[in-house]
Amino acid sequence: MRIATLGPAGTFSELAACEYGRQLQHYTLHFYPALARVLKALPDEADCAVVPIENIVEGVVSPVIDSFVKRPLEITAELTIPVRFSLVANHVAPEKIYAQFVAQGQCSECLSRYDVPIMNTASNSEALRLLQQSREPAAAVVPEHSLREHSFAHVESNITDYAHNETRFVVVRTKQQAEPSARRSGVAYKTSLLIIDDTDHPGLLVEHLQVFAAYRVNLTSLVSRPTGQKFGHYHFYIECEGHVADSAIAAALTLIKLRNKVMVLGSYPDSSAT
Ligand SMILES: O=C(O)C(=O)C[C@]1(C(=O)O)C=C[C@@H](O)C=C1
Repeated sequence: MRIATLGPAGTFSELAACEYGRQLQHYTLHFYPALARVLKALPDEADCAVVPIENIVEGVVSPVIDSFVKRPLEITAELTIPVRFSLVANHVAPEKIYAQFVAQGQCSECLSRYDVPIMNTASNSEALRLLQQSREPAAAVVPEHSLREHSFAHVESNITDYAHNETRFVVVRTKQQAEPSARRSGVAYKTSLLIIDDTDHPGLLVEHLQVFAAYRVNLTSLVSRPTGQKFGHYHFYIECEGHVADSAIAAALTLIKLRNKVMVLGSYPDSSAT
């Protein structure tokens, strides 16, 4: 199995991809420099992709949700891993700090103390690589596990704002690559879907929410993403408890589809229930 994930090696995405890979008989990892590019590797360069979808503090990882809007993809599994960061530097007084865009928000207290420009990077490994190449006093926010392999002039350990910091990853395939998700008894499922808004009108969201409430479908996540077309126009990314084949979800979606386009991104075992 060829697994595409965010690289270079050393990212949390690599840890998540290896955790998923351990459940398979054989796998190889293929690294890409940006999250949107990881998903573009499907289907020709990879059989599945492992990408972060939500951090417990920072919320959803926008480039991933936006890729789902552009192209029908299938989420087949989810996994959650703990995320711990350190600040490492080549000098005690760095003049800039490299930090991945999602990592920056998870370490805001520490970063604000330094009061120097933050240079956003596509991955945590890229932040480390740029620090190693820097000739000026600089620092980088890096995964705690990087400290095992590298040494630095200055280290501040465990700089994450919240002790219980974790990120949820999803395993993604194209609709053609994914086998239909069979519902196994005794397994708690979650379903991810997108409501594509092309008929903005007063009460649009509340109408959809009332349908879910009427069928007693429990939503676990609801995020609006701008369509990029016009202010005030949004797509809705929703996660709910249950399998798309459950009668309540199927009935709710039939009603919602009368008003808006719905993209079902997949039903997969709920990792928080195991
Ligand atoms: O750069 C990495 O190490 C990643 O795997 C990406 C990523 C993310 O984008 O959410 C994964 C986990 C952390 O939340 C921070 C960064």
